[in-house]
Amino acid sequence: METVRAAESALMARLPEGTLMTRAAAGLAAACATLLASAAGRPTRDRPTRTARLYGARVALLVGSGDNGGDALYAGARLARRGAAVTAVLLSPERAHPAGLAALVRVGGRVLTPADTSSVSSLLRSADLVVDGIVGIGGRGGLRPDAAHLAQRVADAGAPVVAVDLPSGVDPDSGEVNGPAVRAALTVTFGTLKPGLLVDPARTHAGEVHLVDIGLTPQLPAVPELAALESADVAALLPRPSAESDKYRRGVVGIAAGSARYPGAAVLCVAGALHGGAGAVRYAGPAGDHVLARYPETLVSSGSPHHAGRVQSWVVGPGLGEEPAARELVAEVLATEVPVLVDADGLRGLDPDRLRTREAPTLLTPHAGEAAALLGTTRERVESARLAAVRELSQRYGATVLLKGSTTLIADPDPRGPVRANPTGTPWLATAGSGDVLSGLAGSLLASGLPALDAASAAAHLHGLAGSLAPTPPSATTVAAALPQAWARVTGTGTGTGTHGTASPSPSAFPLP
Ligand SMILES: NC(=O)C1=CN([C@@H]2O[C@H](COP(=O)(O)OP(=O)(O)OC[C@H]3O[C@@H](n4cnc5c(N)ncnc54)[C@H](O)[C@@H]3O)[C@@H](O)[C@H]2O)[C@@H](O)CC1
Ligand SMILES: Nc1ncnc2c1ncn2[C@@H]1O[C@H](COP(=O)(O)OP(=O)(O)O)[C@@H](O)[C@H]1O
Ligand SMILES: [K+]
Repeated sequence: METVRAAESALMARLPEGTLMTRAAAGLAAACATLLASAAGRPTRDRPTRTARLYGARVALLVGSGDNGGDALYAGARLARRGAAVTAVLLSPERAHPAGLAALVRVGGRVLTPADTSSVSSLLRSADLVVDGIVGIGGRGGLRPDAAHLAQRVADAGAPVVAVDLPSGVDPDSGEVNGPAVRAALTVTFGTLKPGLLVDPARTHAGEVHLVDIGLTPQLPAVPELAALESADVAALLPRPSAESDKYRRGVVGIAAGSARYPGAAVLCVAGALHGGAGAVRYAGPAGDHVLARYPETLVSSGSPHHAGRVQSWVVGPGLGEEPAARELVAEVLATEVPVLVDADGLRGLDPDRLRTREAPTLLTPHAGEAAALLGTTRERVESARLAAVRELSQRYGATVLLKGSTTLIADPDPRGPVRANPTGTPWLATAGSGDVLSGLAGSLLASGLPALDAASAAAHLHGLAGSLAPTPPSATTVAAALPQAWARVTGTGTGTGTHGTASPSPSAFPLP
């Protein structure tokens, strides 16, 4: 968050005092008003009918001792001026933002402290909206006990929460959550999206995220720490055959996957590859009959990858099983001079020094368990610190790494570039074999010439969309079958796509600090 603070300071120095907070509070109040109007209030015992407007709505503000609480107080004053009944709960009454508090009190806002136990309880029970201004980017470590207790009381009461800048208790830089944290329906954040808002577990706490422009963008660094490609960016990356194309020029992807025990992994990996834009898919391995039965367009051979014919990329790993032959196969593929994607069983026992000597790109696609094994740590540690884990893996192995899971992150070994967070997807993708589809797809994009970072980002984007477009509940097979629809969505050639028409010539990263 140092970059945000520096940008804020630079901007504040040029503006009249309080300008940024006024802008932030105005955006926050507007978002609260919209939410109140759409949620139509909560029915309660003493008020059984729903109120569909701001006037008369009951709003509780949770106010910490920093500027995050100041935003909440000023926004509360704006809501009170428009007829809401606003009550602030001050965690440290003597340190609450003085001008914000004065503004609220001036328009009739009420004030409580957590010590007013029964009043706070009935406030939270009857509130139509709770505004969480406990702590923002100034938060360090897990919530302090008094704040944690208040967050728990809010959760118990069940009112919808709007978080100011960040849900209190989540780490703004990493998305880590240590101990209790507020769970919001909506997070209104200022100036720039904080990395924590895009990375689980914090992302789940944030709910929907609304970005308010406070004029910070020109002050932010050109290269953000975290970036997300939008559909238009992905559309610009996807290969399109030209009049002069033939299947070889479009790129051939080789798949070394599957085994007698797991032939399905080969079929699914090929399914992903066939929908990735390469001109042809070669399969090398023992599951050729299964592959051909499902996809007769595949070029199948049963020998080793060396004898499969020329390819522009290899995918190795899905369904190889644990036998030592798997390691030999990975070594053979890594010895080629084309980009290589290593997934699943291929990731076991990878040698970082071997990968570092490769000149062509290597892309690793572990889930959290595989990443933990590669890093010598636990799955829990990886899941609680995804950003750190994906950076560490790409550095240590000198490879591009796509870390799968509830948030998919992609890191390049160059530490100066941003990590990319994939914005698409659904927990329904946690279904056996869907990772095999993803690796085939990404391998296909590598074969068509995309750099590893872009191939991985575009594949994750399409795969996530396909997971949402496939009939519920999706299986790996139906995710693969929905990939053409995902392409259509992204490129704007499908029906009812709305927002994806204009492809920019180069990926414009969504800047994050
Ligand atoms: N600096 C600026 O230009 C702007 C800042 N804004 C707001 O100001 C916030 C940052 O304000 P501050 O720097 O005052 O910091 P915060 O208000 O985010 O947090 C600092 C306060 O929280 C307490 N605190 C820290 N860690 C805690 C923990 N673990 N548990 C409980 N309490 C904890 C500290 O004692 C301190 O009083 C932003 O998140 C945003 O909401 C906005 O008004 C926009 C403009
Ligand atoms: N909770 C989740 N939310 C969204 N996507 C998920 C979640 N869990 C897993 N996924 C996605 O599902 C796919 C599962 O891949 P993987 O773990 O390799 O499974 P398999 O080995 O069975 O193919 C990945 O793309 C991953 O990102
Ligand atoms: K907050």
